[in-house]
Amino acid sequence: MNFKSMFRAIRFVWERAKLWVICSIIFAIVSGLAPVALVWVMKELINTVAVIIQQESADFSGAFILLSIQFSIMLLSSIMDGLKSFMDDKVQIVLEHDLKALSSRKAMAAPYSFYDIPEFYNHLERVTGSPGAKFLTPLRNLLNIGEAAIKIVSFLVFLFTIHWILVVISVFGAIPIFIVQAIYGRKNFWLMFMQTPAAREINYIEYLMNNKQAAKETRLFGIADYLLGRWSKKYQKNASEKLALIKRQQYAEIGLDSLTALMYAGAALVIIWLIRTTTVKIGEFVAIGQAVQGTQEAIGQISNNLARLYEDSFYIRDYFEFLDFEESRIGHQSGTLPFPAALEKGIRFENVSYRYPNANNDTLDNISFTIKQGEKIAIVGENGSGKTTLVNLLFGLYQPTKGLIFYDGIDMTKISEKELHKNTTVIFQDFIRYSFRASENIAVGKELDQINEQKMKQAARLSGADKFIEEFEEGYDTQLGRFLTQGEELSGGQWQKMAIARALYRDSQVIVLDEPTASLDPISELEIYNQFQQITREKTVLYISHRMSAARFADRILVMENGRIKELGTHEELMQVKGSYYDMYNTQAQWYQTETGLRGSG
Ligand SMILES: Nc1ncnc2c1ncn2[C@@H]1O[C@H](COP(=O)(O)OP(=O)(O)OP(=O)(O)O)[C@@H](O)[C@H]1O
Repeated sequence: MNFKSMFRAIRFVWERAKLWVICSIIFAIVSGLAPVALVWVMKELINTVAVIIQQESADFSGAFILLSIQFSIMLLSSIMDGLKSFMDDKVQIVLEHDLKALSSRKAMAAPYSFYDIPEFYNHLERVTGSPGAKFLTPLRNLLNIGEAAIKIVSFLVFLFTIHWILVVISVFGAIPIFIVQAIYGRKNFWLMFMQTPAAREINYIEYLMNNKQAAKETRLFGIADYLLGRWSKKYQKNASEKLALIKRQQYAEIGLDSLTALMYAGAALVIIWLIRTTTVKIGEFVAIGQAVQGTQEAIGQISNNLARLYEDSFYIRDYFEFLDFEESRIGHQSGTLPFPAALEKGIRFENVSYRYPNANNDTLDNISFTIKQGEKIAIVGENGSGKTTLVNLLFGLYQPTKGLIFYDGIDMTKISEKELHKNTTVIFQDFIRYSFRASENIAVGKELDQINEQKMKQAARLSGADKFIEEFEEGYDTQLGRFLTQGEELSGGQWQKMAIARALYRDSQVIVLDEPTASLDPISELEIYNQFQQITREKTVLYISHRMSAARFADRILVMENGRIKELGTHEELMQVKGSYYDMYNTQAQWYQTETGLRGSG
């Protein structure tokens, strides 16, 4: 059992729902005492009625009082059940909100590199879903155990007043049930744990089968059957493992039920013997049977709840483990210094290497170079040469495994993460298409009333997004994308312009464009680069591109090969060197010429 996590969970709930905790404890005590009270009332009632029948007495007042007490207890129990269920629902909503907020905050704040650790990802998968219910269940289990304990003690006291042997029968009959349920609780949890990677794959395939972006490829590549088949295989494997466990558990429980039946028979024999040897009345006779059964049920309730508590409390441990996921495992941007108000010297990489978690080789190998303030650097190189990894290091998304990066001579790790992200901007290849309004897409992260409209429109103008936004009836208030509502869908290039406007709105000192023009037509691409030169005159810009024509716009070109810097210099310098850049440039130039030639001859 995870006592530490359970205590933490109780504290967590106590901080948010004190009234629920207090009322639940009171309800548990009252519900625990109610059954014995009912048994006692029933015993008295039967004896009273027996007297009325035997003596043909007309005094019903005793019976009436007892019936009223019975009615009151039953009414109270029913009211309490209703209240309990309402309060549980309410506290579950509160917990759901706070737990989701905490885990989402954690997921968003965790170093980006954590997403390369499957363990982290699996954990994230396990704690999402409906945490409120999963968190509340173990606490409910605890309360049920408390309630059952009160029932047992009160029944045992009641039985003990009649004969101690009844106590022994009641207690020993339930021990095997307790053990079996605890074993299966543990097995159920481990099965769920082992199945998490497969469950992730199932979810992922479900996502592919139902997602708009994937819908094109599933149709055109004809992979619907393949996806469905793969999903079904995994699904059935998980389901059959689960069913096999349930089957074994059911067999064990059938065996236990037989044992319980034997115990009942034993108790019945004792009762008969007691009737013969003592002066037990008919009321006691019925009450003993009820009390023995009630005790057995309450012990079953404890073992059941303990087993479930064991199973469910792992969720709580998992949840807190996720919250505590060691931030220092791979390194975290934990500095506190401000970013230089205006970069002067620029950015320096000093012997920087980077290796992905669980990888065997360094993706970046001993990189050293300087980017001057205001310089425009194009990073070129083959697929997989390490360009994106390099810029991810620049933003602190990854921490170098060796070496240091300096902004104006300040070790980057000493700069606060918030400051770093405020002063650096990137437009990724796979930027997000927010299903928000056009204005919010540009000023993302700002509430509507916080948006600087003039700045936002200027960013749209500079990126060229203004042309199509202003054509929409609702202009900058237009909802984009079709994910949430019937918004306006944009073309790939138009979305790209939105992403560029977003980067310009942020007004950072350092801007990185990770192939942002890949879906733009050549004219738009040219426009963007020309404009970028002008609007980013004061800024330090790095852009990753596979198009050498775009690289020409840069002050210097950095050629990456196998995680190393192969060449670094101006277009003219590199053309003179006649190395990799020269080859790449000429190959692409030939391509264009051939194309022009073909068009000319055609
Ligand atoms: N999350 C990751 N985990 C492990 N290895 C990775 C990860 N991301 C990238 N790599 C590896 O690092 C190498 C460099 O990848 P990177 O994305 O930096 O290359 P790139 O030059 O930007 O490529 P491209 O031109 O295709 O975008 C590749 O060999 C890739 O397999």
